[in-house]
Amino acid sequence: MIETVAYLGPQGTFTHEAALTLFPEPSAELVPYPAIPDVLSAVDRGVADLAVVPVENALEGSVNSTLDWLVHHINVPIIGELIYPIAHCLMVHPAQAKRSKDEFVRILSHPQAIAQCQLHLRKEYPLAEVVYTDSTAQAARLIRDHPGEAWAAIGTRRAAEMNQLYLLQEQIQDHPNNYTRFIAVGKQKKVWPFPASQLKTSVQVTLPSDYPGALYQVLAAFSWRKINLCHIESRPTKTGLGNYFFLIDAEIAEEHVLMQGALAEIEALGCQVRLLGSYPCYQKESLQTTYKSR
Ligand SMILES: O=C(O)C(=O)C[C@]1(C(=O)O)C=C[C@@H](O)C=C1
Repeated sequence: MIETVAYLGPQGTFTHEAALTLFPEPSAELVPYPAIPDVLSAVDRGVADLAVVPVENALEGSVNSTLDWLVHHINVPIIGELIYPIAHCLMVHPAQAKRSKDEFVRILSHPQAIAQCQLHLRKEYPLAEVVYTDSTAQAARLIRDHPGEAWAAIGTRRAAEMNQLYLLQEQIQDHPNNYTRFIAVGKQKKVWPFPASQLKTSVQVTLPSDYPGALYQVLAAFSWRKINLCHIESRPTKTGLGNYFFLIDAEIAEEHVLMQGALAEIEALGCQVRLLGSYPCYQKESLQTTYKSR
């Protein structure tokens, strides 16, 4: 059966590349959506079987719209994770390729991509106006559609090729170790044909309001069981100023007896615990040894 996979499009985004890696065509049908809430809602409404969205970048941190939509608006578990290398390219229309750097008046891209290249932009294009787009591939399309403008876009090499743009520069991200963590969500668990680098469980924990030291006790429940936490973050409950819940990622499967014990102990403290998913994690590099790069 062909699975329908929603992703942040259009074609040529980093999310498209991540989705192709996790769900290769033709066994999956990849469907682009213009914004993260649309992607996640598609799977929640049953219009798509699965969805792929960015959740964290090594340079810029969490993607808040993913976290908030996942927690507040849908009820679909995380079923997999992919850590994908992010190499940003600067691309222009071929008609503009002979211009010198200081002639480019606009740099277009997704805010995350602009933020990941901000040192480069300040140094090389200090006078250019930055224009935010819904995705990096959207920026590439705008360049394609405006051949007469001295504009440049930041995005994937794939987007440059798809739109027949000229690559001015590659690897313009401010730090070489630029990775984004993508998650796949879906109502059915998925068995991938490649080995996972680890298993993770993500939980949302809301502390009782009148319990001094509650967070310390929550962390202790993991700590004395030697459960490694790889991510912890607070996000607003949206019920009032100062009201937060915690998102915790643990390097263990949900079914593991130690995790079951930790979750029961946290609930016994009076915390609300919601399981967001227990899933395998993959790295793009280690998948390349199993599958040919696409
Ligand atoms: O615009 C894209 O190409 C995306 O896939 C979005 C996105 C993000 O939101 O983090 C994905 C990976 C990179 O970190 C930059 C942008």
